[in-house]
Amino acid sequence: MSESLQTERKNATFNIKELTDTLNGGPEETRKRKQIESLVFNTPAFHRQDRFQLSREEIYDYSIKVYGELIKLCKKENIEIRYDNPDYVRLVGCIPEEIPVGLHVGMFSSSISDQGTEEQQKKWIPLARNFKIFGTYAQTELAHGTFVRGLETTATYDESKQEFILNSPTITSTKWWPGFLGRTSNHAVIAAQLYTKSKCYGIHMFIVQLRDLKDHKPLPGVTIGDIGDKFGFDTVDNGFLRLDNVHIPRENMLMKYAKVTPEGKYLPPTNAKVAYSAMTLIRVVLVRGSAKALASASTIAIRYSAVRHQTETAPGKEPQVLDYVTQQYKLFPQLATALAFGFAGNYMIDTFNKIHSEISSGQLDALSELHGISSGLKAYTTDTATAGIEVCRRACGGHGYSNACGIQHIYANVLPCVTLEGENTVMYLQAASKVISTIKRLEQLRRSGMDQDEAWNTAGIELVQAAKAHCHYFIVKNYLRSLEKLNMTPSLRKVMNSIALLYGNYGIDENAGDFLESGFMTGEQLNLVKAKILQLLSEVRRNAVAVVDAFDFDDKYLRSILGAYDGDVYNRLYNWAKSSPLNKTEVHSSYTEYLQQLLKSKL
Ligand SMILES: CC/C=C\C/C=C\C/C=C\C/C=C\CC/C=C/C(=O)SCCNC(=O)CCNC(=O)[C@H](O)C(C)(C)COP(=O)(O)OP(=O)(O)OC[C@H]1O[C@@H](n2cnc3c(N)ncnc32)[C@H](O)[C@@H]1OP(=O)(O)O
Ligand SMILES: Cc1cc2nc3c(=O)[nH]c(=O)nc-3n(C[C@H](O)[C@H](O)[C@H](O)COP(=O)(O)OP(=O)(O)OC[C@H]3O[C@@H](n4cnc5c(N)ncnc54)[C@H](O)[C@@H]3O)c2cc1C
Repeated sequence: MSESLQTERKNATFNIKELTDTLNGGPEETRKRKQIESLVFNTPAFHRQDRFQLSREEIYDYSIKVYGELIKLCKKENIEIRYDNPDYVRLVGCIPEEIPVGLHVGMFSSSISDQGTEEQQKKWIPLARNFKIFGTYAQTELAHGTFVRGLETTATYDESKQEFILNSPTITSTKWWPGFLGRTSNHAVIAAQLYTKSKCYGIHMFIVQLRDLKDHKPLPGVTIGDIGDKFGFDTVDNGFLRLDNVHIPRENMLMKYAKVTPEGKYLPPTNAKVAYSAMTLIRVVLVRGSAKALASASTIAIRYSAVRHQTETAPGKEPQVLDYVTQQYKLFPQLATALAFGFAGNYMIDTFNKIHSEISSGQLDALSELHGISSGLKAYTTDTATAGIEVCRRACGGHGYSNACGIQHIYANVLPCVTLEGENTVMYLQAASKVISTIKRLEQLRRSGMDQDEAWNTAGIELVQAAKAHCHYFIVKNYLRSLEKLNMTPSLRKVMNSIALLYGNYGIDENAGDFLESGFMTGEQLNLVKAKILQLLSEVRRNAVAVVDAFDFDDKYLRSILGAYDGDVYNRLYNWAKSSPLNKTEVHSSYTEYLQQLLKSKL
């Protein structure tokens, strides 16, 4: 155990277990979480040591093995695989890989349970829940992702056969990006333009079987594969799919809201956007995912910064890099942001569950509000977390560039989330419409003679800025309100208040221009904010390691040599390097192949 970390933990002014329990929702929740997590951490299949030295195909193969192990574990422990089962969420939450079950449960199954009729749910949910089929959610196409109404895949109703015929009419209509589509899934919920009696009724969802359940071969009319290597999400076979006159029964259209009768008559839903429910769920999940990712990166960087000593500030005195104010200014706001986003994630999950149950009983009034806030917070938290994770990685200096750091794997898993589930710019624009000052701007542009679309586009930059400000304001307010409601000992509350104040003041300092421009603050007041930040950094310094310890991330989850709990960085780093495949022979074969000839040549 690193002496520096031991000292940090001894100097803490609060009880670490109390903070862990507070963040988990109480000691019983902590006990349940640790009990569930031990199932994963005690199963070697979930922790390949050479995971980051595998080829793309080996990594995919490993992810499928993990998929199978997870399902076996859930069956053995009688843990129902549902996104609304807390034990399942705890279990899958401690597996750092993005694994196939995410799409199968989080989008394929949830689409059917949210938008399928009772009969459809009775047929498909048991098949999905018992993994008799593997599903994904195929909406995005080669040429359209954001513009859902512009998707080109068609589902044309043939009343003589009471079937829908699905087609990819153009190259641009090829489904492109859906996760675990390329090699894994044998079914998909497919978004397609619905045609009946030669009229188009827009995007609806259809269950389509893609592969034979006996030999997994693509069915007739189905062309399917992986879209190739990409940045991050390397466990995921994001795929492409073309459909050529694929026939499905009428009953495969998800018809809880919109319907097509056997005679081909279209019965519209009360709100067409209920078809988009699966996206909203994942956006809500991504808010809490962002918090956890940033908390993981903060844990690694802060522990390492407590272990790392660098540069003499006095003869013979080489301080911990965590003692440099610049290092504190890099890392402590990330720690504060991770906590703030965690409370925002809890709010989002609670709000989603409340509105989701209303929607399930047919009350759709709050659908638009849920869409607005989930879109805005998804964009804001994934943007901010991605940037913050990179700040943490850079704060680790040279070793931050080694895969032994562990932060780059977190980054590679989070970065796609600024695009998937709704490109962030477009998502901000779904919350901006609620911000008064922006609407005044839009009215001004309209009065100048612009039409709505032109005015909206012209005001786009301000709309996004307004949405970011709105989300930031919401997160600060929710953070402070959440702390007020929590029971904490005075010593813990003091620490948590300092961190919350740091988050608020840091946000003002980072956006000082807006506060000046809007007249909310003067230059002098902003200087007071900067002074307050320095004071708060000093207050947080003493407890920073103890706060990240309270996140209670197992070393097997963090997968970081720099951020391991015991801080034994240098021995581990050296042994990790020696185990690199490139070092398995004293002399690499490239010597005899190439270098030796060079040495002998007369060049
Ligand atoms: C940080 C994470 C940590 C670790 C990472 C580890 C793992 C990752 C974890 C999970 C990820 C796993 C799987 C994810 C896989 C990804 C899946 C996908 O990406 S699925 C595809 C996602 N695609 C989109 O999101 C498309 C984005 N576009 C849209 O949503 C809409 O088209 C848009 C909102 C842009 C509106 O389109 P537009 O054509 O402009 O207008 P339209 O007429 O369609 O709608 C306007 C009208 O409808 C309302 N509305 C729109 N969407 C919704 C909705 N979802 N719910 C409710 N209402 C909606 C909108 O407000 C407007 O209403 P008004 O007319 O203003 O009243
Ligand atoms: C790792 C990963 C996994 C994915 N998994 C799935 C999946 O499982 N299922 C699925 O269906 N899809 C999936 N997707 C696709 C994803 O949902 C889309 O990529 C995403 O919705 C963005 O759409 P796009 O790619 O068309 O981007 P575009 O919309 O083309 O974005 C390009 C640029 O145009 C801008 N832009 C676009 N429209 C507007 C507008 N109206 N106003 C202002 N600016 C605009 C954007 O801000 C962006 O800067 C995945 C994507 C990734 C990267």
